[in-house]
Order: sequence, then structure tokens, then C-alpha cells
Amino acid sequence: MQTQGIASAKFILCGEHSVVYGEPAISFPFKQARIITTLKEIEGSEHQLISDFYTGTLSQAPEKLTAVKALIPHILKRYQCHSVLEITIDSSVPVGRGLGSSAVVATSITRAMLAFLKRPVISSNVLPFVNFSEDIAHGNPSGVDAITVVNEQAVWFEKEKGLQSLSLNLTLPIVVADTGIPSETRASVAAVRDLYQKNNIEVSACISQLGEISREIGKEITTHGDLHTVGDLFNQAHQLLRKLSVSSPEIENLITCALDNQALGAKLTGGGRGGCVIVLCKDKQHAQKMATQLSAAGAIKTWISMIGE
Ligand SMILES: C[C@@](O)(CCO)CC(=O)[O-]
Repeated sequence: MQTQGIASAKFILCGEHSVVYGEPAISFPFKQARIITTLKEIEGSEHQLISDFYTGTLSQAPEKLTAVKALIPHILKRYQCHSVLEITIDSSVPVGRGLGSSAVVATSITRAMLAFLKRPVISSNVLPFVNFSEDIAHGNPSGVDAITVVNEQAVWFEKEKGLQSLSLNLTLPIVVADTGIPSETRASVAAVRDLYQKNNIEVSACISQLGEISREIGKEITTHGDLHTVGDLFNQAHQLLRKLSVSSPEIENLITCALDNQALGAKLTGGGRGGCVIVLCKDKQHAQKMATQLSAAGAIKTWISMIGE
């Protein structure tokens, strides 16, 4: 018997980093990039992993796959299953680009495994396993990536309160552009924590302002708000994230290109220090032109996402 689990990427509209300190974040599923995990039982004594990144026994998988290595036996143990598995991971989600690749792989594996174990593949069963895997991958994540990927819906998230679904009343023409530089969420969260410990007053102020921006963006996008206002808020958020030391020359290069080409606003998304930027455009046509300009400026890949359409 063969089972499959599919999961899509996510991107954070606003609130990355400040969400770790209890402020709200808004994030969306990003269906253009996804992972399909296929499982089957095999003879032998060792689980086998097949992926673009690594193929071989699960126990010998490289350090970058530590969370996957832990997740598979954890789920089997939880359901007292002794099967030996072949796990094939087919991914179009770039790794370490702020698009939630670790939560996506954990979700697709968990879904495939629950189907294999004949358990209901529902969010309440999947989420605890994805959180288990994310804790290993990122240390102490806020949980926004896991909840967005598992629930596959627009999310308003606060660490203490969890998820609230968002109903959009404004279409956001967004270009997601990949700098091509890996973004290490664990390292960027640690860098912000370090700054926070050294300069508590200034960093606390940045974090509260980022929280306020998320609240204002939340209001705009759920009440037929104004795209220009959302764009201004993107720019303000990016300046604050820059102050928190999570931008990079490659991110700044794409942001400059976007603003030079009449973007309404542009910011990094996810952990930063590499990864992707999101650019708010006037309409779909503008987004198409913008994608071409960002590619010419060095983005290794771009996607157009008409959020809320
Ligand atoms: C940078 C961060 O805010 C988002 C990473 O996608 C980390 C987290 O929320 O755990």
C-alpha cells in the first residue's frame, strides 16, 4: 500500500519576528510551491529516504534533516507501528527562503503517515506533530508557520491566542521574489533575541510598532481598505525589520528595484537575512512587469499571488 501527503508553502504578510514576542502576524498559504510525500512499507530494517536533497537510510540523513529524522520514528512510536518505510519527498518549495519549507515537509510527511496508519488526516491530528518537528528545526518558533501550513487558510496569529481565520475584502497583487540566499530562521531569531538583550528599550519599541502595523494591515485588508495604505505599512515594517538586523544586501537590492518600479510597498518575508521579499503592486499587470524587473535585478525566482481574489 502507498499513501501520499501534500502540503503547500506559506508566506508571512507582516509580523515576522515580532510574533515571537507575542505580537500578531498575518500569513497566507502559498499554493504555488508544495511538497508531496509518498510512503510505502518495505522489507529490511532501516527506513529509506528519497529526495533531491538526500537519498539513503533515514538514520544517516544529514544534519539539515534532523527534524525529519526525528519526526518519522516519533509518529510510528506514537501509534505503536513497527513498519519499515520508504519515504519519497518531491518538493517545489525552496529550502530556507522564508516560505516555511520545514513546516511544509513536516506537514506532508505527517499527512502521508496518518493515511498510512489509517488515522484521520485532520488538522488537530497533524498540528502537534508539525509543532514537534518545528521545535527541533527552529528551537522555539512562534508556531505561525506550522498553523498556516496545516490549516491552509489566511491566518491572524498570536502566540498566546493561536489562530483566527481572516476574511479578506481587498485583493492584494503580490510578487514573491527569491533572493537565492538561504535564510536561517533559527539564526535570525537568535540575532533579534541578542539585540533585544543588549538594547531592550529600542528593540521593544520596534517590536510594538511591528505589532501595531500588523493590526493596521489587518484592518485594511478585512474592511475594503486602501492598497496604498497597505503599501506604506509594508515599507514601515521593512524599515523596522532592517533595524532588527534581519535584512541583507540582496534583500535591499530587490526592495530598491521594487520601489524604483512604482511598487506600493515592499518588505522581506519570514526570517530574513536572505530568503524572499514580497512586493505589493497596483494590479496583476503591474505585478507581471514587476516580476520581470525583479528577475533582471537578480531574483532567482518570482511568483505572482493575487491574495484574496
Ligand atoms: C521569523 C519568524 O517570526 C517567522 C519565520 O517564518 C519566526 C517564528 O515566528 O517562529
